[in-house]
Amino acid sequence: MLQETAMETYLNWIKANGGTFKKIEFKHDSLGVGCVYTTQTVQEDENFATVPFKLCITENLARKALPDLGSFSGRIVQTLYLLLQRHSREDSFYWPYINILPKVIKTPLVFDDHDMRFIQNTNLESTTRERKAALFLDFEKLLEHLPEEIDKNDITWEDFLWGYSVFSSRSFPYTLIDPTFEGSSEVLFPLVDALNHKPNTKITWSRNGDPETGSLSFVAGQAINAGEEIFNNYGPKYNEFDHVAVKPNFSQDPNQETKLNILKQCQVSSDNADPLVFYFHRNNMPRAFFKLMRVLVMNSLETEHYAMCTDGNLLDFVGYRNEITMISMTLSLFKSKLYALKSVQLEKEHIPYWQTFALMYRAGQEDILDITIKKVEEMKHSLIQQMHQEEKEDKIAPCAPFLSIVNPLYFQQQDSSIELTSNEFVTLDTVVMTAKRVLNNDATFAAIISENFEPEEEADIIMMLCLVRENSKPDSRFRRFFDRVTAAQSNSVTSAPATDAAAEDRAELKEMYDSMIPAFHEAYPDVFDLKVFSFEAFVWADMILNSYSIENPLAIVPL
Ligand SMILES: C[S@@+](CC[C@H](N)C(=O)[O-])C[C@H]1O[C@@H](n2cnc3c(N)ncnc32)[C@H](O)[C@@H]1O
Repeated sequence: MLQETAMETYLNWIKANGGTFKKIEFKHDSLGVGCVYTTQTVQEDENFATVPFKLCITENLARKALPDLGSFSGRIVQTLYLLLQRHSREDSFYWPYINILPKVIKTPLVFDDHDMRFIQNTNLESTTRERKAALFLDFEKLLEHLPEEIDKNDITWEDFLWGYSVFSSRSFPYTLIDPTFEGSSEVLFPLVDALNHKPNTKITWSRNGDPETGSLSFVAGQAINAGEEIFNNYGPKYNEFDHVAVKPNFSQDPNQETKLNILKQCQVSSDNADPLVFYFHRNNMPRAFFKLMRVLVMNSLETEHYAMCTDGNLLDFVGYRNEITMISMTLSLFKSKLYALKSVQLEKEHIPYWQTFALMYRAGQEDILDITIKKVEEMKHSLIQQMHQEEKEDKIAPCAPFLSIVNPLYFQQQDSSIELTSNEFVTLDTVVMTAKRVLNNDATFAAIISENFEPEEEADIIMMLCLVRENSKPDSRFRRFFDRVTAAQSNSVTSAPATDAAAEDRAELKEMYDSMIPAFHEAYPDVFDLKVFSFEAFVWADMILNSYSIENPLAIVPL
């Protein structure tokens, strides 16, 4: 008699235990992925397989067999249970099933260095490394808690990763067996786990009986022609890689504590396990992410005003300066991710299937990043257009600083009242005050500046001088801006006590002033009138630079 193949033994085992299946066969596709095909047409509503629950490897079963492992997660206990059953070979009830499981499961956890290049610079790379390191600690701890009859050498790290990957790649939620079960628990479900996933597949999983003696049936939701692959639908969760994960970094921010506090008070959270990790999908940019970024890019004036804020709606828009900076920062975050992804050179042909899948994953990530970058660029475009329109209409918030928390009604109205109809191309330069823009209209001053300063290295000081000069012109186009911030400053100067740091800054400014202005006054007495270029004017320009500027290009946002 011919010896039974492992597959035959497995199918007989299912039948012997009350399982039924018809019109299906098990194959491997060209990539080596196990698949199930129909041998005859399966009709809509036809039950083509029933599998009894008693074939399942549940957490409960594993915990009962390994009662000393209470401190380990279900997945870890089940992994060890699976490995012990495998170790028992034919003596284990589950051996026919275990024997047909893929011998190698190419999850990223078992990728070698070359494979890892295929996920280099992706979220999957970092989560894989982190998960693997954490798993190794679990593994070492587990070795200390093995049942007495098991030798440590019987369970290798490679075995452990295999067992763990069996669960991560093919387990189902325990609620398939008991829908009343609360909490999360997994189950290995022979045969049920043979079907591959295809989104939108119409298939019904129908449960019969109780969790001990019942079974699960597959009912086709649509006719499947003979010879076609039969798919399952694992549900939307299976698309867990269909997003780019982003975690903005606050750790370098000197104001980190205040900012994290604002986020907490305003209840800004991604609603994920880590509240600072956000998922971007093709068609979804999380609103909370932008709120968080607005806090992240706040300057000290903005944090000061928002320090006590508890209304998350006020983070939908902080102010124009903040919004420009937020958008630039978001763009560079996503662009650098995209650049990092694209910079890895990988071969595309004659590669094993798991590398092909990794390339598909990369392509999906690039696609999501491309789409997101485009959307953020659109946000930038309409923001600039809105600023342009406001400037044209000479509109400016009633109260400096021009933050929505100080002018809530004004900024609320802006959103709905402005209609962006203009198709003209408006650049950022036209809606902010750059030194270049000031100097283009002031040849005398421009000549002095270019004679004495390096535009790149001394951009800050040039900007301060331009501010003072521009403020001396009664008909400056920034008149309303200057007047409102000056009024706000004189109010706050009288009320706010100077801190040590503020006193130090002032001393530094004074030193800079003394080293420069008297000499300029001497050289260009008509331009550097000391009544205009007073030390107080210098302090004022410094305040504007600190509170209303953006970087790259350095500019003042006068709205
Ligand atoms: C429940 S098992 C499905 C059966 C499995 N292909 C086998 O060989 O035994 C789930 C695993 O199969 C693979 N898989 C599922 N759906 C797939 C698909 N549409 N294309 C390629 N692989 C798929 C993935 O590796 C997934 O983790």
